[in-house]
Amino acid sequence: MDTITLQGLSQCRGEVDLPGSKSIANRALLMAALCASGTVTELRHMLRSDDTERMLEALAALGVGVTEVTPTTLRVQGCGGQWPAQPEQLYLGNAGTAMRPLTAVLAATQTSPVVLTGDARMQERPIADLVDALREGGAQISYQNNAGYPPLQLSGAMKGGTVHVNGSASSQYISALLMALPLLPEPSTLILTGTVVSWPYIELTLAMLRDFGIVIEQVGAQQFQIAGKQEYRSPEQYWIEGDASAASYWLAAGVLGGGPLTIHGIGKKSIQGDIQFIDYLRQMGGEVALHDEYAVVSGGKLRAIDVDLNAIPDAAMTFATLALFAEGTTCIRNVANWRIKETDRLHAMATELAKTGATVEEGDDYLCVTPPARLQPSQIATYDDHRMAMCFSLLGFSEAGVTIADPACSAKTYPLYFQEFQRLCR
Ligand SMILES: O=C(O)C1=C[C@@H](OP(=O)(O)O)[C@@H](O)[C@H](O)C1
Ligand SMILES: C=C(OP(=O)(O)O)C(=O)O
Repeated sequence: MDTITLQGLSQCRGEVDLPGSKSIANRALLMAALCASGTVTELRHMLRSDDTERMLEALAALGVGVTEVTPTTLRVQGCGGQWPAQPEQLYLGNAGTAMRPLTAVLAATQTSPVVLTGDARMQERPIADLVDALREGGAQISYQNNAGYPPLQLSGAMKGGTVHVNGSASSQYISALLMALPLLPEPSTLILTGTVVSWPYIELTLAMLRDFGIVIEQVGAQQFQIAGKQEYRSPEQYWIEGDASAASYWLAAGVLGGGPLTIHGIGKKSIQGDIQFIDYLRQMGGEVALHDEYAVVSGGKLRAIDVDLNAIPDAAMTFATLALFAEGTTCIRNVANWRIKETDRLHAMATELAKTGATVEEGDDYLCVTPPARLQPSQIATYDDHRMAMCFSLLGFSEAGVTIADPACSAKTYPLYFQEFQRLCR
């Protein structure tokens, strides 16, 4: 397995173009495919990474026509939920944004049996809350191995009605249902139970559904009213914003390396919740100017923060390694669902941060990090988790330095990350 060693960096400046947002890209691909037959949607600034390739492969297996104009401009032919091909199995790797939405959308549209599966880690990531909701709406779903986890077989379409979904483990179950229920023959009422996590991703789904002509009525905080037989309407062209979670690494590196670093692709009107990373970074002492279509980071002296980051679980990880450069104890709270992502991120973070000499407290749903007087050289394991690899690149700004295992795992969402890091940070 390859490693990368980074040490003694003191500057990070220049210009970086963010890749397209993973969350927007995979939603846009699926929504474009659901548009009426005969429509073509041109998706621009498409992310090309492991997660989007898994979605593209699934759509290809379902017979959806996708033409590559350039690697980042794709034309997707709509099929209105009448899939031209009937695959027996779809392999979705470890892409939550492919597995959860496709489970719901295929449960709403597919009539012949299909198995949805993923890699070893995906088979450990729970999906029962979504399956229970789909079954309540009439879907026929069976678990192929372990109850509550992929692989699962879908063998009969849903109808509609009242559907309850527990949103306390993942917002992706709710987003998936919001994308699927409008396709049903009957209207539905979606009722959210539990304390819903990662709420901005639900807002992102609602914003994109509006862009694709779907009408959803929110009734109070935890209920949606959804008419059936809706048609996704092609916006013809759709621009995918830069990835705000990926921006967090550049924002952090720009603070540690003094900037100025201009980050293109995110801006004041971003529809991604992770844009809030900037507010917390400023609270920590980072100097960031956010413009309409880019951000400029120009350094700062860091102090610890103690914050609830439930709304931004992905960018939140970046604060765990940034904490090593801040004065005081940084606590990241209300992130229990870190444990069911690419790896158990609370445990993985705590284990790897401790290698630097930091004092780390791993709670059930929080992490507190106090930097040591002097950071120690560390060999960091990454657990096939793109964010573990990218977060620990920040340790390159220490004298002690870091060796990161398997940096190529960043390809889940950002294949060029380490190449760009070495171009910009010295
Ligand atoms: O809907 C989405 O695009 C996502 C929602 C979040 O997951 P959870 O809702 O499981 O926290 C996030 O961590 C993931 O990377 C992408
Ligand atoms: C949690 C993540 O991915 P997924 O979409 O697979 O849940 C992530 O990208 O940090």
